[in-house]
Amino acid sequence: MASIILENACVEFPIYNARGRSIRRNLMARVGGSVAADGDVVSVNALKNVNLRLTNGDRLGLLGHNGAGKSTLLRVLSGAYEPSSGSAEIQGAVSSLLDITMGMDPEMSGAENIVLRGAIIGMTIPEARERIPEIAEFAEIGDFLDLPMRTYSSGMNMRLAFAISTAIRPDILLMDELISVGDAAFASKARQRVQELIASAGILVLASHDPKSLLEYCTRGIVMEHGQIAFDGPIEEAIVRHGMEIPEMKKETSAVSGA
Ligand SMILES: Nc1ncnc2c1ncn2[C@@H]1O[C@H](COP(=O)(O)OP(=O)(O)OP(=O)(O)O)[C@@H](O)[C@H]1O
Repeated sequence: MASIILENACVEFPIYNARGRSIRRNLMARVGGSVAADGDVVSVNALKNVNLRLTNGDRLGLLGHNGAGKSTLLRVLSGAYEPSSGSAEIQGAVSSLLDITMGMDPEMSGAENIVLRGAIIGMTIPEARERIPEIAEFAEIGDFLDLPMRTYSSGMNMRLAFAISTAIRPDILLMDELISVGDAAFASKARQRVQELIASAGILVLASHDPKSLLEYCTRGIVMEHGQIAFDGPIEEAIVRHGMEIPEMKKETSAVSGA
C-alpha cells in the first residue's frame, strides 16, 4: 500500500558565500522560492511548511511558475532530499522519471549499464541481468548492446535510459513533465509504456506546465507559489487557479484508474 505524508516539510538551501547586498538583492529578484538572510548566510526557502497526504489511487498534478518548488517537492518525494525541518514519510517503492540517465557510465557497455542502472532503480543484479535482452530490444539498440555507451548516438542513449527506467512497476511514480523520447515511432511506444506505468502505479505525482497532460492523468492538483501550497483541490480548479485555460478534450479515464 503506497502512501505519502509530509508534515510541515521545509527545504532550505543555504548559500554561504553570499556576501554583499547586491547578490542578496539579485537573488530576491530572481528566485521563485523565497530568500531569507541571516548575517552573511543567505538561504533560499525552496519549500515552506508543506503538508501533503497521498494514498493509493491518488493522481496528483503539481502546478506552479518556474522556481515555485515543484522539482524540490518531487525530490523530497523521491527521497533525494530530506526536509531541513518537518517530516516526509514515504511508504512504497518509488520510481522517479526525473533523472533517467543517473548512474549510467559512458565507458560501460549498454548491457553493463542495464545492470548498473537496474540495480540503482531497485532490481536485483540477477533480475537486471535476466532482463538485458528484453530491455535492449525495447530500446532498439541492436548490436550496440555490447559496445561502450560513449559510442551511442544521443537518441540511443535516451532510448536505453528510458527502457531501463520504465522497466519496473513502482508503487509511487514521480514525473517532471511527461517524458518523450525518440522519433515518432519510438515516442508512440514510449507513451504507451508511460501510460501502463501510470495505470499500475498506486500514486502518481506529475509536475507539468501542460494542462492537457494534467487533465489526462491527474484528478487532484496543487498549485505551488514561493515554496508553499497555495491551492489544493480538483485538477480542473487547480488549472484555472494557476491562470491556465481548460483545454477541450476527453479524459482518458483508463489511464487514471489507479492500482
Ligand atoms: N540546489 C539549489 N540551491 C539553491 N537554490 C535552489 C536549489 N534548487 C532549487 N533552488 C531554488 O529553490 C526554488 C525552487 O526551485 P524548484 O527547482 O523546485 O522550482 P520549480 O517549481 O521546479 O521550477 P521549474 O518550473 O523552473 O522547474 C527556486 O527559487 C530555486 O532557485
